[in-house]
Amino acid sequence: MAHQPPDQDSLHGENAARRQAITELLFFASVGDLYRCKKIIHAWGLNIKDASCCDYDRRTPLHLSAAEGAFSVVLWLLDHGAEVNPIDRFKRTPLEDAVRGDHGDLATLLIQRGGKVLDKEGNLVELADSPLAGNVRIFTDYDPEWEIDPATIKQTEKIGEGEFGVVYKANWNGTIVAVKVLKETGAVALGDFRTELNVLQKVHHPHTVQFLGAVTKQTPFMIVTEYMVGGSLADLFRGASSAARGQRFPSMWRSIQLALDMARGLAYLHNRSPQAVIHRDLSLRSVLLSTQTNPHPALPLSPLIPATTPGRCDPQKPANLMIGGPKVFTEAHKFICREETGVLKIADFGLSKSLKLTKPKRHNRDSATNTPDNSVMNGRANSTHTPKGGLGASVHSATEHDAKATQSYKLTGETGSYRYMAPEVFRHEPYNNKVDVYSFAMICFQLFEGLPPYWNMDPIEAARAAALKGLRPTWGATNKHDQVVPARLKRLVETCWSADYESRPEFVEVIEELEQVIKEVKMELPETGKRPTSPKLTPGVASAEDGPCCSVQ
Ligand SMILES: Nc1ncnc2c1ncn2[C@@H]1O[C@H](COP(=O)(O)OP(=O)(O)OP(=O)(O)O)[C@@H](O)[C@H]1O
Repeated sequence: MAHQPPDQDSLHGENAARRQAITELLFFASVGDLYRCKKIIHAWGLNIKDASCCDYDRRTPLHLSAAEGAFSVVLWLLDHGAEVNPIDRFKRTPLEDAVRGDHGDLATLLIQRGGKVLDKEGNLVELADSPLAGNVRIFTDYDPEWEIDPATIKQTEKIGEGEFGVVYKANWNGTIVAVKVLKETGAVALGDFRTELNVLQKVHHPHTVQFLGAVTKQTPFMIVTEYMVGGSLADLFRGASSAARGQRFPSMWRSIQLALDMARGLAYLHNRSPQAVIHRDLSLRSVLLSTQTNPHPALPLSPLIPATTPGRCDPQKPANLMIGGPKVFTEAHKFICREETGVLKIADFGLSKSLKLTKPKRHNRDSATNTPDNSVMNGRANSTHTPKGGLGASVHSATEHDAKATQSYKLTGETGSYRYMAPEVFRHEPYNNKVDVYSFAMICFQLFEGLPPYWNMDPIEAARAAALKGLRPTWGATNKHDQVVPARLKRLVETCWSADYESRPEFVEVIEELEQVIKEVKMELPETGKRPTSPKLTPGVASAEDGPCCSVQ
């Protein structure tokens, strides 16, 4: 369907030829052939800003490309000055066409460029203010059964803020929940939001934050999850270094329990089938606590945990602790039962990567795990996944957003990911799920040592030294809180931050080791200096699975 150059001698004359060129332009715009669109515009000197560049129904190239979901053509037209809200004979704008065509990404793009729709009175209005908003499906993988009516959410107080969202404590039909409200609808923010939504609706585990629903049919977009009273580990550390915030540093036993929770959540994510999840942005801010840990001694202690819930420990009723559990409680047991409760859960999945596993399970030690660890993603290239050696799973190609996220691994400065970032990511080399093992090691260092990794260095400088000079954090004889970090624990953490990612263990192995280590750790009252008489906890007295005192939600 090549165009004919202007022919002055044509029977129809130049005007008719020009009309023919516009018709062709409209056709190529609708089929998304940007190359031919550009050629026609150039050959005929067409001006896409010109109101006459349309058909008899006043349908412009932007209308047709938006209606058919031709993203590159829409983007090019907008970048070259096409009017964003031309109105056709049917009183439709390109945005309305995109919405009716179910092209969520295009609708978002048009909204970003000022796209509007016509209301009944013929006024241009925001899509969110139009009944059409209910038709937008920007979140194509999203199960609409999760949709929440925003009217049922009563925001109470702001509890945190990330790069793209503000997090509120809210009341949703009588339940206290956390609501992340998207601050903007730019492509990157929306990409993170979409990724987080898609991962959250699929992951269900005691150590991943529980998703309750989302608002996606109107702005502001929201994600609703369970409310984690203890906030993030970052909040815990901030609180521990400031008496006024009323928290104190966890005991060694408790820190190992938190590391176990984290490892269990990550083992689940890495071994999910058919789609494993790599978190890729683990830091103190992305792990949340279900209760506040260790109120400061200056503050009144919280009431005892009710004994009525099965599985919860009750110092008053030793037999309830667990079958075969200890009948005599030390001060430390009571303290831990009373104060060191609550689980840790993985959150903040905005940069996560879902990997489809295509090969049979890889056998790892004795346990079969279906992991993406042999699948390597390239931090530089466009969603390149290189299955290595045919041993394990291979990874299907990612979305464009995923590729961008991979390229621009999100860095959130001092409180963000730099200190926890795997060296191969910093060096923009191929990487795999072991980036999470490395970040886990850095978080563990902080948990056990009481200081951020490379605490005396600027975060970027630290990441650079770790990536380029092999620098790693150093342990003290005792930690910041005069606790002794068991040598076995240090060795485990060091293996997890190995320079060679193949040498880093799988999380199932980390769990096995932590379960052994925790058996050798005494329950001690943190920071009080009081050494409880609690003997070493012996296997059989307490299950390694649950610890001597069950972790309660
Ligand atoms: N479910 C929740 N319960 C309690 N507090 C939460 C919850 N989710 C988030 N928060 C708090 O809000 C803060 C901001 O959360 P957000 O998910 O935006 O993550 P972030 O990692 O801080 O930011 P970013 O999105 O830039 O990665 C958290 O650090 C935490 O203190």
